[in-house]
Amino acid sequence: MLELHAITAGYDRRAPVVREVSLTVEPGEAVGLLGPSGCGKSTLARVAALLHRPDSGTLVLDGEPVRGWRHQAPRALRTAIGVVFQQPRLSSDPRLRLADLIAEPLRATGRREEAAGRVAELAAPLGLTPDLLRRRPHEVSDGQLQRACLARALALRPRWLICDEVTAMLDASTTAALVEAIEHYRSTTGAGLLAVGHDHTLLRRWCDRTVHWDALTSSDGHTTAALDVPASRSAR
Ligand SMILES: Nc1ncnc2c1ncn2[C@@H]1O[C@H](COP(=O)(O)OP(=O)(O)OP(=O)(O)O)[C@@H](O)[C@H]1O
Repeated sequence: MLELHAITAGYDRRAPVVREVSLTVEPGEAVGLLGPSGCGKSTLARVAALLHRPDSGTLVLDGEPVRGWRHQAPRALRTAIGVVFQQPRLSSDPRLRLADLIAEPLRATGRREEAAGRVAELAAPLGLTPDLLRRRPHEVSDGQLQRACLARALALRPRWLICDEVTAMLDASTTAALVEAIEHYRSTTGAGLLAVGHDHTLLRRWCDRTVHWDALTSSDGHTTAALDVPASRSAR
């Protein structure tokens, strides 16, 4: 289970943007996190992805409380989480060909020999042809680059996937391809998903459950308790 307990986080300790927010994702579950722009969804997602240390609160991953973020996070925990962001160009090394970009996590963890096979396995269902895999980021479209970023996030077969607005700015067919690839991965591996976004229709259709940021925050603007809003697939 991925458990965020009473997380307070932000960029200035005197004015945190996330206040005592709690949220859980079960193994195999897809949870959609909805909320207005600037409310703190990405910040919370980055805490869950071990990329942003919270000011207070606890993240528990598969029963293990997390004690270090970013480079201080143990490798076993870092590799358990795959992350995809909204803007693929900000999260890709412009010098790398797409094949090398996808293989980055394997190289970084000393599994270079698995790279060719794993890249081929990930690329084909995402429509990344050998020609595209030889190109660098500036030679492909945003949608093609985002597909490569998703493949990179799946390279180490993470148990948890954090998707932060991954389909914003993409057309309908690329959105459908990305969602289908994530759902295929989730259904075949039992991985859990936290998907952050604005698109109520997409997240309600995609996820087992959606959580509204507003429901996490009391009327005085301070977060007091978590409230998950179940939305069974059959009800939609
Ligand atoms: N690196 C940063 N330094 C300072 N403030 C930041 C930083 N990143 C985000 N913020 C601020 O923190 C607040 C929450 O930002 P965050 O990106 O978490 O919101 P969000 O809900 O994901 O927004 P959006 O839906 O527009 O992506 C915003 O007011 C934002 O301006």
